[in-house]
Amino acid sequence: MNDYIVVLDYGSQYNQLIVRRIRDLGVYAELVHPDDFFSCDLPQVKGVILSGGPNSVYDENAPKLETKLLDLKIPILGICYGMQLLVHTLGGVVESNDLREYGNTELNITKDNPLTKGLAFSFNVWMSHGDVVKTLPKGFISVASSKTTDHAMMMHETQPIYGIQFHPEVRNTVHGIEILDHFVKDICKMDKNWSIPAFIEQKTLEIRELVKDGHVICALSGGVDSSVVTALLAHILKDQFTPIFVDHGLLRKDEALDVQNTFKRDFETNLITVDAKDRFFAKLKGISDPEQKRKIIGNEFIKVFEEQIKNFKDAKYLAQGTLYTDVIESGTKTAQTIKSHHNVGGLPKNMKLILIEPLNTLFKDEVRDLGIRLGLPESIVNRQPFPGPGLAIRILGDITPDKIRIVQESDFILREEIKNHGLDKSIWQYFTVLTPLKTVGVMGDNRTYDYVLVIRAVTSIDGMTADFAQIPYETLQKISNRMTNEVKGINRVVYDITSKPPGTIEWE
Ligand SMILES: Nc1ncnc2c1ncn2[C@@H]1O[C@H](COP(=O)(O)OP(=O)(O)OP(=O)(O)O)[C@@H](O)[C@H]1O
Ligand SMILES: O=c1[nH]c(=O)c2[nH+]cn([C@@H]3O[C@H](COP(=O)(O)O)[C@@H](O)[C@H]3O)c2[nH]1
Ligand SMILES: NC(=O)CC[C@H](N)C(=O)O
Ligand SMILES: [Mg+2]
Repeated sequence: MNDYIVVLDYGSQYNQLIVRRIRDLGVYAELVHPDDFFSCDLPQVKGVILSGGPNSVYDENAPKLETKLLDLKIPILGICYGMQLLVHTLGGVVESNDLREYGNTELNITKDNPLTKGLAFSFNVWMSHGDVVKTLPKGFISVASSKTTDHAMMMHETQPIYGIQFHPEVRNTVHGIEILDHFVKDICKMDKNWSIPAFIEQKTLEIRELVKDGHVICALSGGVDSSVVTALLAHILKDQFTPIFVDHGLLRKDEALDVQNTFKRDFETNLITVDAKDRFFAKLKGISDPEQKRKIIGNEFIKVFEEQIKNFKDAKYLAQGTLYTDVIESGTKTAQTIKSHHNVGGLPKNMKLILIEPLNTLFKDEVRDLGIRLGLPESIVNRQPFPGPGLAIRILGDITPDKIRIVQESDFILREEIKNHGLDKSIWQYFTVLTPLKTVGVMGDNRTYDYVLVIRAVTSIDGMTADFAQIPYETLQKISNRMTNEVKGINRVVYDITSKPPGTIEWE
């Protein structure tokens, strides 16, 4: 492993962003739970960032900082809670403030320091705190102030330890990126060598060493992530791997055929397609709880792969296109489970297969970049994401063949119209959701009593946050008109205008 920055995760909602910004600076960074710090590859850790977090340092159960970490003499940057934690641990005083400071504030630099070197003496920063540092620990000096605190930035007089009360990772902090850049480049003295080509080189070594003469099966859905894994394995393992596509019957219209055509005909892989429609349907029959659906699907996928792998000599590895976001949203020690992604939180406990997940530290846009460099066409790399559990999580409540038909047909119309109106490049993901609600309507002078269908369309970069797409009314009108006319079983179409957060992109 190359040198990297560890971001200790104290639970702030901006943690992903810290990692993201540092990687964008050309330096590899990873989010690590504070309890796991000493399992890191320590000689390679060139800097530690203590993140923000919801706790107050003086609360009884507030997460702590191990002083052993300070003995390592690795440069440290505490952000918000991270700064308060440094102060509290080293003998200073943190107190709750009557005034919560949330939003833009002017920062005034009171003393030259390496973090703001060459920057303005006063600029706007983003604050989000209720506690403030009252007294600095011995050996520290204050280098910036704001309207609510004299200690908006601090540094140690002789050691590379820094604390900042504001959030440099948030775009509203005017010189945030430069401050992080100064930390990694000038204070941690790191080379900017994290890049997609370096990633390919590193994964090639790791996977070669792991697999040796063995054989790998690769779960290929035809989506962006697993197509990129397939291209990566083709690059590294040549014919020592076999892609397997599972048709679980919950795919979009014509999807199974498209995937087979692309990967068998255009890319000439030895793709195997498993028809598993009946067994998935039988397992999901009568199930309406979203988490239960996800777990059943995760389990059934693995069963299919365990059966398939028996057909290969020396095969024990299953490669999947798991992303960093799948891992985070499925719940980590600090992050709450939002939903169990079928390929992470939905996996069975006693799995025999050994997973290879080369993309599990990457974000979607990084994966897209990787795909292009591996020679995949834009048409695959820029596809909209499609969740592994497929239409199962777009049919609220229990799943029936008729409901699958409604979602497939309406999704097909939506895709066709979004493309016809030239919106397919600007909208990140778009699909339909079938609700279990029925409403009264009138069609050709007759009363109808049919389902309500939802259109969901969002813009996003990495799926972590999203806004509803501002589709023109005329386009929505055309789509709604076609759906109510062409899809039997629905008589009302609504448009979801919720962003993420507070909603998620999918409805289950
Ligand atoms: N129908 C399927 N057959 C085989 N493997 C699948 C199938 N659906 C999902 N998977 C596996 O689960 C992983 C996670 O699914 P996910 O939808 O997040 O990724 P993807 O389909 O590769 O990309 P995208 O997010 O663009 O849809 C996939 O990368 C793939 O390894
Ligand atoms: O492979 C997957 N397995 C899953 O279990 C799963 N759940 C959600 N998604 C996709 O992830 C992105 C973020 O989704 P949410 O905002 O709905 O959580 C969106 O792009 C979703 O389509 C999944 N993908
Ligand atoms: N964003 C943060 O890290 C907040 C830290 C602490 N809970 C405070 O309110 O001051
Ligand atoms: Mg997918």
